[in-house]
Amino acid sequence: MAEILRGKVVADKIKEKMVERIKKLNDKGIEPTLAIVRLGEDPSDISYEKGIIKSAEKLGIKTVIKEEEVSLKTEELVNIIEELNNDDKISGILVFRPLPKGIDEEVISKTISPEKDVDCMNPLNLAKIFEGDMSGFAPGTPKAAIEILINNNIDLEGKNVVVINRSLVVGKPLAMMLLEKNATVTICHSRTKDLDKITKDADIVMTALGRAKFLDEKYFNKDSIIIDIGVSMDEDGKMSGDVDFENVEDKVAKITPVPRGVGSVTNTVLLDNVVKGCEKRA
Ligand SMILES: Nc1nc(=O)c2c([nH]1)NC[C@@H]1CN(c3ccc(C(=O)N[C@@H](CCC(=O)O)C(=O)O)cc3)C=[N+]21
Repeated sequence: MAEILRGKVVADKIKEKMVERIKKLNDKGIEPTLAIVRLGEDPSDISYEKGIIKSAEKLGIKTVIKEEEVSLKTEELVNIIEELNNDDKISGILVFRPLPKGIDEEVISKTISPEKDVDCMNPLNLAKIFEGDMSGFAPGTPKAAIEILINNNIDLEGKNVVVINRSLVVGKPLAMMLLEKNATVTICHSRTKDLDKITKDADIVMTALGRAKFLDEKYFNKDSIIIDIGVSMDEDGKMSGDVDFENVEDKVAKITPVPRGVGSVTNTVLLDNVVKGCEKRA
């Protein structure tokens, strides 16, 4: 039977360390505040937003929600973000991605002030990750995946880690963060040949394919550690990861569930960035 790596334990540990830091800021008259910009009502945006608000309330971090129409123009969104950039009460800005088709995401990314860019959208912040400078803001999802490993004392030094995803939001920054921890990283994607052979030989597989239950026992071995970052809906409309959990559960060493795995740590990591940003500006 595999060890189940649950997100809540990890999120609670991170939250615990944040309490004292938030108190220190409050003592200086600073109230950490996250602005959330959402266009339309995408279910995965809403689900993330709910998690953020719940955790923020618990920690005493303020949230300001800017809810806009999907038909919003790039220039209008730029104006909203510039207002938040210039508002001293706002410590961090999160803009839900992907943005609607009509919006120029590159323009928006560059508009978010690097000092308030808590989800690491601005290319200036992303460049730091690629330079191996981890002192700034790291994007929420890859950071949450790494936190699960660290908090479960899973050492990355010299390990063979396979990342299945090559996006700028997950795969590429995740690979850089793993390299920084001296892992040997292989990045796989939709054109990869013989994926099962590559993953079967790995110590750790971190996957964000977005195909419900796609990876079964043939992709793993009895010592595999699986970090499932995928979120999609299975044929019954239930939230599911990339891995066929029931199929592999008793054939691998460790695995994160979906839900209640990586996704449940993401909002805490984001809020940790809000506090970090506040501390830097204070
Ligand atoms: N700039 C940006 N950054 C993001 O990180 C981002 C985004 N935009 N847009 C939307 C997606 C989606 N996303 C989720 C994160 C956690 C849960 C989450 O907390 N999931 C719970 C389950 C929640 C439920 O059951 O509905 C879990 O996995 O246990 C959900 C969704 C972050 N995203």
